[in-house]
Amino acid sequence: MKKIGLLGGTFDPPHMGHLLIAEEVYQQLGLDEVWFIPSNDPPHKTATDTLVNDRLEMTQLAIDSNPHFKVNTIEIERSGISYTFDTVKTLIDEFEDIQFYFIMGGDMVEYLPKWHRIEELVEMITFVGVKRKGHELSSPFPIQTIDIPVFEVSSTVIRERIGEGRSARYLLPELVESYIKERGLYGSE
Ligand SMILES: Nc1ncnc2c1ncn2[C@@H]1O[C@H](COP(=O)(O)OP(=O)(O)OP(=O)(O)O)[C@@H](O)[C@H]1O
Ligand SMILES: O=C(O)c1ccc[n+]([C@@H]2O[C@H](COP(=O)([O-])O)[C@@H](O)[C@H]2O)c1
Repeated sequence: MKKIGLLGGTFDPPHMGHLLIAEEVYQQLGLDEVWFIPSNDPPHKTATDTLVNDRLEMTQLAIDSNPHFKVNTIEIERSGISYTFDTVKTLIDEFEDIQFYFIMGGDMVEYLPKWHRIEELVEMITFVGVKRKGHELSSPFPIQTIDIPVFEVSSTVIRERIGEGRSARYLLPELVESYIKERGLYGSE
């Protein structure tokens, strides 16, 4: 059976933290691939100003140089609110020969009790939690935890820095940084 990691995210923008956790979990669990799934409308956040196509394009650029990373557009194609339950249900129905692992940072681990249909979802997929500064990895739900070198970067910090005209170099892939400048995202010139 193939083993595939899923990294769902808003990716507004994608950054080195996302790539680092995907690579670490890929290595440590011996996964075949990691699929990055940009959400259409994230369930727990107010709508982002960034166009979904820009988030998708940036995610594609971010994973460009890594042959075992893929982008999956299932949530964008489904449109509406991107509940993970719906995504996982569709994927496991479609790919019966794949074992899926849903990767997430500590902030999402803490939020798990509020996820849509979480009681059913935990029976359907293995959750893999990784440390994020300021968040606990303990959960009332069964999750597997993986030790990673903690790198506390966030999309919020990157949006703020770019908006203030400060450098975000080395916090995100160069191709994504160039795309942000070309498109004038987050108040960049
Ligand atoms: N630096 C990081 N370390 C560990 N996990 C991370 C890190 N950044 C993001 N993640 C995880 O990646 C997934 C997608 O995150 P998301 O796209 O919301 O990025 P974010 O940096 O948390 O964004 P924002 O600051 O806009 O909330 C989530 O499970 C999140 O916990
Ligand atoms: O399904 C839910 O109720 C749910 C609630 C919160 C987060 N998620 C998913 O968790 C992933 C990370 O979320 P985010 O907003 O930090 O990018 C992303 O795939 C979200 O759709 C899912």
